[in-house]
Amino acid sequence: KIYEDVSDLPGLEYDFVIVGGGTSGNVVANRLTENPNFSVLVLEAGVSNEGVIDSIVPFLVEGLLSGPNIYEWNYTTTPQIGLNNRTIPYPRAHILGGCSAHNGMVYTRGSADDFNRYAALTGDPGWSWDRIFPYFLKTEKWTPPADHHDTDGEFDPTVHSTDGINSVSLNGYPWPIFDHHVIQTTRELPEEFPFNLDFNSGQMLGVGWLQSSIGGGKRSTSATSYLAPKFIQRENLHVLLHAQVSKLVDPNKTNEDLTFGGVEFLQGESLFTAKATKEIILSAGSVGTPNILMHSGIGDSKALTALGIPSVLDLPSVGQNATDQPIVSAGWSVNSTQTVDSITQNMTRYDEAFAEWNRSHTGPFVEVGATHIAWVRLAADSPIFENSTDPAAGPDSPHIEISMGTGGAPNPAGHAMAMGIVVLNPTSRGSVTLQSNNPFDPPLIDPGLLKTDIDIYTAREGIKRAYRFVQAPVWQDYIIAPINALLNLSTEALDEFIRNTATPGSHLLGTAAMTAMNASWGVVDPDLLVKHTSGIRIIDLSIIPLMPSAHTQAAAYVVGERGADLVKARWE
Ligand SMILES: Cc1cc2nc3c(=O)[nH]c(=O)nc-3n(C[C@H](O)[C@H](O)[C@H](O)COP(=O)(O)OP(=O)(O)OC[C@H]3O[C@@H](n4cnc5c(N)ncnc54)[C@H](O)[C@@H]3O)c2cc1C
Repeated sequence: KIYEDVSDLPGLEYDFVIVGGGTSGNVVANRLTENPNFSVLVLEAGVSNEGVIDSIVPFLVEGLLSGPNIYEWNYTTTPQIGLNNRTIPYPRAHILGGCSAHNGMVYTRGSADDFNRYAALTGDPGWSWDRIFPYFLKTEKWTPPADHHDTDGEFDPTVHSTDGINSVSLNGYPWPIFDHHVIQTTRELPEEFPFNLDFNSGQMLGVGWLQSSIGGGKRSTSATSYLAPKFIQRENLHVLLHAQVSKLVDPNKTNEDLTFGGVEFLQGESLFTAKATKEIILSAGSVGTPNILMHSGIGDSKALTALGIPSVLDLPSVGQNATDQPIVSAGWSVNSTQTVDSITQNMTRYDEAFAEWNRSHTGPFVEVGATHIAWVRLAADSPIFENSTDPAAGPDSPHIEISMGTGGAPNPAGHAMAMGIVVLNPTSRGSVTLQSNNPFDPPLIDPGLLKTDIDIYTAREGIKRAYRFVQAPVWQDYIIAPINALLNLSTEALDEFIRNTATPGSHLLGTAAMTAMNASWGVVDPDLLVKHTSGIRIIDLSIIPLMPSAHTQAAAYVVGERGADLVKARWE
């Protein structure tokens, strides 16, 4: 059941208390309550997702991300050295479903190399691609696109599952000219941009059709799927909204291990404590989880003491190693009206499209306007490798993502197409730290973008590759001109463009990194237990130690699935 008021809860003691009803947290809540003997309380700071139209309608997602609003934590980054000291809004969802309820819905799993690298780094083969792959199938419910078009040749059914929980589909609204030109490019430039039937197979390189967490024309989130009515009616599952956790309380050091008596949270003006008889599970995300740990006295003891927070466990990696992917955009004005701007800049078409969505959950509002992704590698003989190590997880992993579509280009004068160029494996690192000892003050978020030579080099190369893509003959009569003529710029000027315009991908991870038990850094062990503690686990994206070459929600779902299995293995 979902509760808005703490006084309606049946009590404040449960087997498991999960902090954060976000992407991973709701997966854990669902899987643990499959066992009728386990009672679970989820504490979510944010609001209900019920009826939030900007979250439900894929095309309207920007409504949740522009400007301060109640569905957001409304964070801002620290000044970013690599972005010419700009500070940038840093979206984090404050709504049941977490970031799965306001993200871009792109569904990408990462490469087999990525997960095999996690297994090597942790010494736990359970994190390898082959062992995680069944979890991708367990979480995913492959769904026909909203327009029910023939999807033959657009994906590989053998790497998907129709039996899972969270809907994933191909685009449900066609952009025939643009779609044709992208696929034709893979024929005209097959060496550089080969067609990839399904980049979610573990082998990502090439150009493939976009897959999204959308089902029946509506966004699928961890709340709409894992907390769907048939699950939320379980008697042992309790979700409390408007409950912001401040810290873990009543620390107790017995022998080697540290335990906590409960979780303190604020609702309205009052503080309450929820107790977990088996485990406290932190699923508050890559910002929320380290924030709570540090306010509980777990972190760099010197930094905590300086803020007047009593240190209970010196774990300096908490909040460090923060990693995010920078994105730069390139746009071209085009000789076509089959573009997203033809809808957004024409109120009549916009209203018609919205009406169509309301009628039948079809039409342009069933997606966001991106259609394909190209995954490419830096050339093996790139000069940057003389001084920098290759950051990709392996030889089959991409360094650069180029996502493309007719949406997202800033071209008020006419019609346009756009590409989002992503540095997939950044080597720059940032942090999540505290500005005060008040748990309700926002933390300092430093995604640490574009601080290293190889990161800015990769962004530059990504732009060049995007321009190479549209040099395929098929684009000749379609493209009028680049919106910013980036290829004419000197290296210095191109760097300036990147530093002045790049934005964070909002894929932050690594702030409570999982490493081998005896590693010199890290926060959790490969079973996701906080090192040197007992009864506290972290199950969210913050545990992923290195960026996968992907958008990150699919990883958050499988972390939830495997994390839940690890908990069950301990207590069943
Ligand atoms: C704007 C944006 C666009 C994105 N686009 C994509 C995309 O297109 N594709 C993709 O794969 N990934 C995308 N991502 C990334 C992806 O959505 C996230 O990596 C993933 O959802 C993170 O899951 P999580 O469970 O770790 O955290 P979250 O989903 O953020 O869940 C954390 C939950 O904990 C709650 N919480 C935090 N602190 C507290 C507290 N103190 N007390 C109680 N509750 C608390 C939060 O309110 C939230 O509900 C995007 C992210 C953003 C922000």
